[in-house]
Amino acid sequence: MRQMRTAIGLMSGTSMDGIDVALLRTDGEVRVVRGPSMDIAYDPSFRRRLQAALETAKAIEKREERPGDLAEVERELTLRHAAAVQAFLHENNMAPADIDVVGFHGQTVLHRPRQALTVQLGDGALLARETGIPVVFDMRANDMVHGGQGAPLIPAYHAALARNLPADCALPTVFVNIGGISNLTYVGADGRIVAFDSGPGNTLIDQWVEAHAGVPFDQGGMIASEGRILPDLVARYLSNPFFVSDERRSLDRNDFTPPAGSEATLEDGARSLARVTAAAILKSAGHLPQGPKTYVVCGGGRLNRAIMGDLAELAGATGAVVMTAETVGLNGDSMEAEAWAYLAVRSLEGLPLTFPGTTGVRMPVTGGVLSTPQHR
Ligand SMILES: Nc1ncnc2c1ncn2[C@@H]1O[C@H](COP(=O)(O)OP(=O)(O)OP(=O)(O)O)[C@@H](O)[C@H]1O
Ligand SMILES: CC(=O)N[C@H]1[C@@H]2OC[C@@H](O2)[C@@H](O)[C@@H]1O[C@H](C)C(=O)O
Repeated sequence: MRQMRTAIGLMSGTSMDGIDVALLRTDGEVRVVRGPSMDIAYDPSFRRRLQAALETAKAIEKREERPGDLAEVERELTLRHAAAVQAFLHENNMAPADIDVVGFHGQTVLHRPRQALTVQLGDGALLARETGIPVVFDMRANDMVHGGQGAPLIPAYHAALARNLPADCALPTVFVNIGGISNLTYVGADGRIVAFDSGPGNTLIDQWVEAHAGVPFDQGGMIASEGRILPDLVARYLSNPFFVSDERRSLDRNDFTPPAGSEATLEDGARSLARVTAAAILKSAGHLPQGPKTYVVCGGGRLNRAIMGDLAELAGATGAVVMTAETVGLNGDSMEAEAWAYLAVRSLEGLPLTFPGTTGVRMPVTGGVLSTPQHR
């Protein structure tokens, strides 16, 4: 039997709203004991620096390049993660020596799977030095070396969680993560795992309300609740070639862009984009081996009532039930950070992080780079 390890996972997702921290005890296989978690929001000025970094990163041709101020942003981002680990340890009365490994995602600033190019800002060696804890980072790259799209990586963790779902959670179950981009993991009655990014999540909504109301997101879907669905606008997004492409697996944040300001009122835009998010999940689910019976929703989008209402309506029409992660005893905010803790332990064990059915990789492969601080 493999040893149980204590791991911290750190996720700074495509929404760029902050750092999620979560603790996990796991053997990297089926044994998973979830611990506390914490969110640390970025201040608006750092969020703007990250938004600008996405533009600067467009010039990158080789993944180690750091044009413009990207090296500086990477250092600041890493130091913010170190501070997040320290705050988390303090809050939970723990010391660095209590933690076996940190799984560090970093910040994706560029993702071009067709060019086998994915760039996450995040200096694992610096994080290891600052925290005094071994760090596993850069978990997407090896997948791409072996023909995968480098995303999504969370399915290996969903597969472990699926072993302990409550009995009323009928299979096939699909885990849906509605973050900046949405992705889904199908768990069949036969244990089969299939996963891919499913479409825009909150990014379009965030960009729309930020541009037209000066707020970072549509809290609770309040703005959308005042609007109506514009069918032509929704249809235009759903006609994106992504939804029918054979290579459809992973998305870059910039693959979908928000509508022009003249196309909708604030409320109608927010309402229509919420519909796009829900309908994109259902449209992508059409590529799964079988129709899902249950959707388990995690990520910030589950807090938008317009998205969740549409998802319940559209999935309900196929006979499926939609539940939040909390309904099945999980935490929809910390699941990605938990996944990075889980993947770090798998990386230490040399276990695969990705599979042909998740990223399109040629065979199951492990990944990640380990940086160990002195004195450990
Ligand atoms: N109370 C809320 N009401 C509505 N939407 C919310 C709420 N809280 C968060 N969100 C949305 O969720 C987003 C953050 O979601 P999450 O943290 O799951 O994404 P992420 O991890 O950054 O992205 P990804 O999973 O793509 O990497 C916010 O940008 C916002 O749009
Ligand atoms: C390249 C990259 O960072 N992709 C993210 C992004 O955010 C959601 C979706 O797109 C998913 O593919 C992935 O993150 C999740 C956590 C994953 O790899 O499973």
